[in-house]
Amino acid sequence: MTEILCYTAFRQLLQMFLAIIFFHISEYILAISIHGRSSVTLTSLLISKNYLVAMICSLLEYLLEVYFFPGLKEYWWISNLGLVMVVIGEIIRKVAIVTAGQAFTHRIKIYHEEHHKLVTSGVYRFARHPGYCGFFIWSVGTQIMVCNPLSTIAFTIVVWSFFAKRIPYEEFFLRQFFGSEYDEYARRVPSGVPFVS
Ligand SMILES: C[S@@+](CC[C@H](N)C(=O)[O-])C[C@H]1O[C@@H](n2cnc3c(N)ncnc32)[C@H](O)[C@@H]1O
Repeated sequence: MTEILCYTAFRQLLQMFLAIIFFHISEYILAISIHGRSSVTLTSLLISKNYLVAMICSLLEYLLEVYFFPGLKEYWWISNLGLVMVVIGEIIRKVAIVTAGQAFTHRIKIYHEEHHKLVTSGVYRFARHPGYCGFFIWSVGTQIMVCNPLSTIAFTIVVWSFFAKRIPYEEFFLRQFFGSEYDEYARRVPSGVPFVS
C-alpha cells in the first residue's frame, strides 16, 4: 500500500507541477517574444492571488485524499484523461496566442490601437476565444489528472464563471473596435467556452 501510494502520489504530483510550471513559463516566454521584453511584466506569468489559493486548496485536497482515500487516486484512466485534457488545452491556448500575435494581450484592451486588427483565421475560425477555451480545458484537466473530485467541480464552476463574465466585457470593446465585422464574426463562430454564447 505504501509503495502504491508513493508511486501514485509521486507521479500525479509530478505531472501536475510540470503542467503548471510549463504553462506559466511558456506563457511568459511567448508574451516576451511577441510583445518584447520592455512591454511584459511578471503579471504575464498569470499567477494571481486567487489562482494561488485555488492551487493550494487543490494540493491540500490531493494530500488529504491520498492519505485517507488512496483508492480514489488509482483510477488511472481518469488520471490519463486529465493528462490528455492538459495537453490539448495547452496546445489550443498556445496556438491561439501565436495566431493572434500582438492582438493577444493579457490585459483586455479598452482603447483601439491602430495596429489592432480583428483575427478570424486559424484557430479563431473555430472559436472566438480559443485562448480561454484552452485554459478552461487545461485547468479542469489538471484536477482530473490528480483525481481530485472536489477541485474538479470547483475549478469548473470558478473558471467557467470567470470567463462567462470576461467574454461579454471583452466583446463589448471588440464590438466598439470592429463594429459590424465583429457582429458578423460572432454570429458565425461560437465562443469556445461551453454555454457562453
Ligand atoms: C487575453 S487575450 C484573449 C483573446 C481571446 N479572447 C482568446 O481567448 O483567444 C485578450 C485580448 O485579445 C483581444 N482579442 C480577442 N479576440 C480577438 C480577435 N478575434 N481579434 C483580435 N483581437 C482579439 C482583445 O481585444 C483583448 O485585448
